[in-house]
Amino acid sequence: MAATLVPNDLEKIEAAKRKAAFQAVEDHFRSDMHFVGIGSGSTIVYGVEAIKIHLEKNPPPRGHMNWFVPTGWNSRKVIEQAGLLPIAFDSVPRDAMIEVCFDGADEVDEELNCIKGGGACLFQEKLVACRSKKFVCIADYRKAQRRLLTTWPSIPIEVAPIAQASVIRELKTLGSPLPMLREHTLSKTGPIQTDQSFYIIDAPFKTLLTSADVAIGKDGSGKDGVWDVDTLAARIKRINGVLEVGLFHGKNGEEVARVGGHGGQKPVAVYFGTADGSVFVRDYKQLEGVESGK
Ligand SMILES: O=C[C@H](O)[C@H](O)[C@H](O)COP(=O)(O)O
Repeated sequence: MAATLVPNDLEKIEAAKRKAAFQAVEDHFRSDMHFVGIGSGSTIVYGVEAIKIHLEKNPPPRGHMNWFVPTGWNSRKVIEQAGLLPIAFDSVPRDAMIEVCFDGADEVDEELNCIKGGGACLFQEKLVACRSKKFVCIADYRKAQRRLLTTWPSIPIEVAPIAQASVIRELKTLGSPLPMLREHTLSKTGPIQTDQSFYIIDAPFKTLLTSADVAIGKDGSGKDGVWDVDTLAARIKRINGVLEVGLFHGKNGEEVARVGGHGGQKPVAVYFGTADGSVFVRDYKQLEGVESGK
């Protein structure tokens, strides 16, 4: 059972998120950027605050516009309330890339695979991440784990309402013991609806293997319900009625660019704020052993 958080813990967590957000923005945002993606959730609010302060201190070149691409209703509100300019994803010029997107996560493993969708946003977040040169993730220390599904219990999956029962059925055959349709708990009854008016199924699985685990011979093919992140994400995505799966995996935007492509699902770096006020960074270049130039 999750430990009960007392007010002091909550303050530390909020302070940790804010500190991580300010460092992530300091390292990855520039006032001369044209298009910047803004994710959803409680952490990204601090990212937007940090961007606003950065722009006040470092105004963009005369006549330059900074456009912020939301990943849903809530994200758009946060952008507008900060006095920044939102631009809908489908209004970004066809040939333009989003220079960077900032977003949170529910859990991150040591290869920077992420679980997202705890707040019912994942489809638009993945669209924006995959249209961005780089995705920079902001989180707090509770989210840093070695493997996914360590403390976060399940994978959020966005599904067409009509298909929810058949998706649940198929998830069980993949080894998910109790996939559940996410429902409102307080004022409203019935399933939670996403920005696409779809439903969310939360599917628990055994702790997921990384590609490093597979490289040393561990079997992530789903035998006995044991999956590696890439195989499970691809398998769930193939289920009829699934719009998107809340596993952000594969390559990041910079890795994709190196082979001539555009955008990737995984963050290039994750900034974790800690309870003692420091920030630690998991950067893919460190994972690869590539010199980060910092
Ligand atoms: O559905 C919501 C998004 O994927 C969020 O980025 C994720 O749940 C993290 O949210 P928070 O910053 O509130 O922990």
